Amino acid sequence: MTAQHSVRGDVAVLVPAAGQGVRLGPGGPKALRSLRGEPLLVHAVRRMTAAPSVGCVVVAAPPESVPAVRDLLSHLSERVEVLVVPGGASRQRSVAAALAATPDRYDTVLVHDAARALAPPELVERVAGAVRQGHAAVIPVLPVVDTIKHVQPSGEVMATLDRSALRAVQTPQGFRRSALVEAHAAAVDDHTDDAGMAEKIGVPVWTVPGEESALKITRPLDLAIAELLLDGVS
Ligand SMILES: Nc1ccn([C@@H]2O[C@H](COP(=O)(O)OP(=O)(O)OP(=O)(O)O)[C@@H](O)[C@H]2O)c(=O)n1
Ligand SMILES: C[C@](O)(CO)[C@H](O)COP(=O)(O)O
Repeated sequence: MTAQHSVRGDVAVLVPAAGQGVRLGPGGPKALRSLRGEPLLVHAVRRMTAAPSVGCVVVAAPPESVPAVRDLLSHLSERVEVLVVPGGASRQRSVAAALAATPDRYDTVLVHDAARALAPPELVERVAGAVRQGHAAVIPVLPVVDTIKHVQPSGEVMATLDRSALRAVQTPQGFRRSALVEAHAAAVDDHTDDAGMAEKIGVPVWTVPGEESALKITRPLDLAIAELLLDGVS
């Protein structure tokens, strides 16, 4: 290992990975489902540890799988510290558990869904870079490609939204640690989006360009698309 490779980064990445993956269908917790022969979680954490800024990854795993997940991830990186904690009953609780276990020395904290298994290390660097430049909360976003309508429960269309002002949000999302801690402390409902929680307490949220490859593997078609991406078809 060269001297450069032994330098530990100053960014911690929290990886909520304790969800069941109901929308993906039967087959066990989603983060442990196979994508071309390796669990989604291994793909995700490998890409996080490949980002030079990252010094620590804290995974919130399904509680019954914590020892197995520690084994799975133990050989991924010599440079990056990988910790595994039991996740909670919701994504928010899983992120909170990982945040509580994050060593104090990390002032920049990213949150990244295990379900976005193919998010590239370059995206980690882009988000972390914007936090370093002074933004307290940073999200990667993509333009919306569909026409978006506001629809009533009855099925009636209320309005057509101005697509040019809309963005689809991805992870990793980056935070000054104090902003993320305060956002979680203030949250009363269960949220699935950490930047949304930060917004609620008045933290300005900045955007950087996202990546198509950081798609969230939610339904069976997403898994098939991720396999094609891994095969180099894009
Ligand atoms: N109790 C939970 C629920 C979700 N997650 C994680 O949050 C991320 C985003 O959630 P999503 O992709 O919606 O996963 P699931 O909640 O597992 O999906 P579903 O709603 O289909 O069950 C995933 O990496 C998931 O493992 C978590 O750590 N703890
Ligand atoms: C954080 C997130 O991935 C941004 O798109 C998303 O909000 C997670 O939401 P989900 O309800 O867990 O799919």
